[in-house]
Amino acid sequence: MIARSLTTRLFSSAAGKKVAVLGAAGGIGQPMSLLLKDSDHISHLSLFDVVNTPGVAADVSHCNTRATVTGVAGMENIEEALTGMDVVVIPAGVPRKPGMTRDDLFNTNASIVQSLAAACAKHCPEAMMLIIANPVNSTVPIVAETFKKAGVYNPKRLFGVTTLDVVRANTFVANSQGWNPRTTNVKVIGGHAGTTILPLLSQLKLDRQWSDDELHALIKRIQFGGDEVVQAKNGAGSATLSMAYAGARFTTRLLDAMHGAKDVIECSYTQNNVTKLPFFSTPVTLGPNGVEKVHEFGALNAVEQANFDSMLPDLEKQIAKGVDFVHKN
Ligand SMILES: NC(=O)c1ccc[n+]([C@@H]2O[C@H](COP(=O)([O-])OP(=O)(O)OC[C@H]3O[C@@H](n4cnc5c(N)ncnc54)[C@H](O)[C@@H]3O)[C@@H](O)[C@H]2O)c1
Ligand SMILES: O=C(O)C[C@H](O)C(=O)O
Repeated sequence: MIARSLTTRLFSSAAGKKVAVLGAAGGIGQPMSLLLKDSDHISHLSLFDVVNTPGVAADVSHCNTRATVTGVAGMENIEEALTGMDVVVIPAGVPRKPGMTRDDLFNTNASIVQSLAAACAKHCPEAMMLIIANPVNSTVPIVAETFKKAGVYNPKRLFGVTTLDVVRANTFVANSQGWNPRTTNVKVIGGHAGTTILPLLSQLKLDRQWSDDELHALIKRIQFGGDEVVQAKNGAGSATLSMAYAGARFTTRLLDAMHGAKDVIECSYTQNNVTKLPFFSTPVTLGPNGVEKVHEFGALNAVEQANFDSMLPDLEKQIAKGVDFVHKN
């Protein structure tokens, strides 16, 4: 009894955050919303989609955790879903089918992300914006330009969620080395598409050296892990469950930092100066106001340097494509 009343008091004294998920009825949105409902840092979980959110919200709301859950459907009602939000996570958009690149999603997802970003710029301009919708290399610049157009852009509050690349790298490396995947931490830099995904395996202290063949296979598997899932799902979409895990991990790490946790460092695709490109994924320290510090990614070996050099022009084009889209629309 004493324990319970103490818990109740501690609980109500810490101000929770309001988190919106846009695309909450989708393959990623549903399981990620479930995982976020388990966070004690969230007082209000606002689920938004163009369809089906009342049902998802009713279902998730029965979990006996802190967050109040609301479900809003339809762009005409988005103000209700966004007003007062501290964090907005966006997995809205179409996923790949076998044979497609992430860039093939641009024509559909660019306008979805632009319209959602415009609504956020209007109704919750100070919110942390976490972008999952593909192609991330271009959708993050779309959000930046849309916020700039509205005069409310703060680069410290915009994140491309590349955590799934880190999650995959941790799993594949740990399995190969016989390590605990939970405590393995591989740095993955660059962007989130094919060869723009650059795992820095040379920075790991290995228990067992990889042969050149093993190393190349491992790098390739991390870069093309998304294709592995797309092919296995055989037309039924792309990664949803591992992405929900990765999206919830990044969101809860950010919420920890917003609640005062120190030294919270995650790789994320943010605006920074670590390369000549405006956006690049590199480790960042998270804090109450978003990006607190951008870290240099450290030394590359010869193979990584060659991969880095050859992917920069692709990433540059994908960033420019997002920027141009907003300038023309
Ligand atoms: N960043 C990453 O690592 C990563 C990983 C996996 C998937 N993705 C991307 O995430 C996106 C979603 O994937 P999914 O598997 O959940 O797709 P999905 O089709 O299952 O779900 C997408 C949801 O978005 C909703 N939606 C569409 N337009 C909307 C709008 N204007 N406002 C709100 N919601 C809207 C749909 O109704 C649907 O419920 C895809 O673009 C996919 O490529 C990114
Ligand atoms: O591969 C995809 O299209 C989805 C996602 O970006 C992933 O990495 O799994």
